Amino acid sequence: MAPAQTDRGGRRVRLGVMGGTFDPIHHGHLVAASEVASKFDLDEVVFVPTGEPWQKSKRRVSTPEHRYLMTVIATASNPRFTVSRVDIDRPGPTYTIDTLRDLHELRPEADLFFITGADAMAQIVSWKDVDELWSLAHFVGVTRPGHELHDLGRKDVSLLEVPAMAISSTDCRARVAAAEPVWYLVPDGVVQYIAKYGLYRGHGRHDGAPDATRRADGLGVPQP
Ligand SMILES: Nc1ncnc2c1ncn2[C@@H]1O[C@H](COP(=O)(O)OP(=O)(O)OP(=O)(O)O)[C@@H](O)[C@H]1O
Ligand SMILES: O=C(O)c1ccc[n+]([C@@H]2O[C@H](COP(=O)([O-])O)[C@@H](O)[C@H]2O)c1
Repeated sequence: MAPAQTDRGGRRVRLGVMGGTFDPIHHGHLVAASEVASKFDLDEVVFVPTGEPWQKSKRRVSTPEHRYLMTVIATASNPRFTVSRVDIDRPGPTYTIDTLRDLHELRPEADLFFITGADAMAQIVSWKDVDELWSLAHFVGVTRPGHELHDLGRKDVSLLEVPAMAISSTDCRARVAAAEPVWYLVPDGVVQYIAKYGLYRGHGRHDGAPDATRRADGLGVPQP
């Protein structure tokens, strides 16, 4: 993550937090973050790739480094978007309670706005230490095609309608596995990164088996 910014005009920095597995990051994530940044007058949005997404433990998930690098590539052109390693550098399952505590420590000058899509919002009651979460950030639930955005009836949660992007990482992975294009669903650099490292090619054919996305020896670059 970028070094702490000074606040403008003496007010506290307004820092959006976009957490996700980002396997791969797609334009649905980027539009949601951009829209919340605009509507909530955020100074910055930090994207936080998960380390071990415990609620996705039954799925194959690409290495944290691949997901981190794709997130860096996807956000590089926006001066207000940054990426944090707090979740991927913390051992063990990823919990938002830890994410928010770490970010408070790193960015004491900032008020946090945690951005979450309608599907994740619907699951939030199952998250670790949910009762404590509300004191650490303001939560912004955004609309997502195919999911109903529920009003939790809390004053520390806002709901926002964002431009509908019917894109999911699941669909992107399936398209790559079927040799279908993901151009314009994910940023160009991410299309090229996926091709360069051969990500998702085996998905759907031998789900659960080890492949290049799961190598323990670093980036999982296919060996010659
Ligand atoms: N198209 C979208 N529109 C709005 N929010 C989205 C969209 N896609 C994902 N999000 C939100 O972004 C966050 C991170 O999502 P995640 O990385 O799990 O992507 P995903 O597309 O849901 O992945 P998968 O299909 O693998 O479950 C979640 O809060 C999710 O609700
Ligand atoms: O804290 C938890 O228990 C928890 C459980 C599931 C998901 N989350 C967070 O929700 C965000 C979106 O997660 P995901 O799995 O939909 O990519 C990401 O920041 C996760 O760390 C958090």
